Amino acid sequence: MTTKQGKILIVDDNEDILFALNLLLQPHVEKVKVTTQPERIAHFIETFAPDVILLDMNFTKDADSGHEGFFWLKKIKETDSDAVVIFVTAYSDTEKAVQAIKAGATDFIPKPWAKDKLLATVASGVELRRKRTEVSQLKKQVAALESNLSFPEVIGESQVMQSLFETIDKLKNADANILILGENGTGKDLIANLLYCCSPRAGKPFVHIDLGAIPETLFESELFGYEKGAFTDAKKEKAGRFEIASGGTLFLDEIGNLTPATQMKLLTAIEKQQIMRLGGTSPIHINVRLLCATNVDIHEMVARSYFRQDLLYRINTIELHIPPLRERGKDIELLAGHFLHRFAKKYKKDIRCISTSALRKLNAYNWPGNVRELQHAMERAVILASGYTLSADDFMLKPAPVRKTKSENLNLEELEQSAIEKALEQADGNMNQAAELLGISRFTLYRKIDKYKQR
Ligand SMILES: Nc1ncnc2c1ncn2[C@@H]1O[C@H](COP(=O)(O)OP(=O)(O)OP(=O)(O)O)[C@@H](O)[C@H]1O
Repeated sequence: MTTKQGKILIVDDNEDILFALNLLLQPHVEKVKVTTQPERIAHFIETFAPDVILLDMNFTKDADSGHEGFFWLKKIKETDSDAVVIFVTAYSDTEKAVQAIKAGATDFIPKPWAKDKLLATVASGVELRRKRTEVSQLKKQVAALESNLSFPEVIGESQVMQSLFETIDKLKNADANILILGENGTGKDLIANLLYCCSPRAGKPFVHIDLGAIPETLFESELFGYEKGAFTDAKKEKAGRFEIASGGTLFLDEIGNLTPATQMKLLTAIEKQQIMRLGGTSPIHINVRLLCATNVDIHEMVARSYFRQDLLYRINTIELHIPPLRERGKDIELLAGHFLHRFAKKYKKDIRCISTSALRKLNAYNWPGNVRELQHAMERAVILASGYTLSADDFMLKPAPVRKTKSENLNLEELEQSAIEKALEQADGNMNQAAELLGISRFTLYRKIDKYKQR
């Protein structure tokens, strides 16, 4: 150990051992405390907050079963689940020490010890403690953010939405992985939140990651984290989203945007239930419930070999299909009323209703951008309206997309390029909006623009 790091608590009934270990560790660590009484461990955890606890396996005279060690290990873990406990054990106890590791101990030091080996074991214990503390702090931050979120209000009285709610109700005690399918803006994100709020993991971390917004090169560092020095900019180690979500829920949005290589990495993590930080040497166990969402036809992607079937099986134990807004009948009016109320309040405008002709216009429209588009349309109308009632003229809805293509040009790439140009023009260069108009993610849009630029 180069710098003095870590607070060490040594618990052993043999005062000679305590003396020798204290003498050995003092020059290398921040602080050492010793005790012959395991009953005082809880007190030391509270007042001294040790990073590493060196624990003897037998305390009563002549005892050699190791049961006491296991007993105190369990007690320590009940008090502090992140505690790093290293057993100090006679050679003959090696077998038990291996069992102890299965029971949650971090490592063991055989007696008599080799000085360098002992120092190295304690140093990695201190390092492990630091990582566990970092991850649990991140978890607390995420949980604190989530606790501010109440149950999301998902509006819908149509038959299709009612049967969706019935299915969600049946899923409330299930821990199964769920795949949420639906067009852009149908409410997949909202439904994922609802599923989380009514799951047994509610209140535990809920980590959302938009896979469409992560370039392939950052996939591993974002999802699995990295160790200090893993790459040039890795000045400090960082936990990945899987680690932060462990114990809770990981929401992988835009799952259809994964490349074959990232699909493979994700599959391995899910199958093994463990990840390896970039530059790391030991795997980290993870326990997450997966919620995934996509607006692409994932089964079609599997049929065309763009998406791995084995990965799909891992994520779609249950599939939920969120219907497009145009299939929800009276929900259009219901949602319009809901957004009217919200935006009238937000912009402090005394607008009370929507005229019959405006409602007719809203009902006749096909809403390619679904609820998000309706929300924007309502916000715009509320801002621009002058009377108490929203009229048909307050809604500037996009004309339905022209599906017929000119017969003289059927070149797919050229059609795609021209669609991108049109979308960018309509969206005034706003990449998010253009991507939405095209029904693809912003990341895919960037990739396609790059492809055409290189020609
Ligand atoms: N049933 C609903 N009731 C109330 N608000 C809704 C409903 N569905 C969607 N919304 C609102 O519409 C907006 C878009 O919803 P959301 O982001 O969940 O859609 P999405 O399907 O995840 O979109 P994308 O495919 O672009 O990721 C959000 O502001 C959301 O709160």
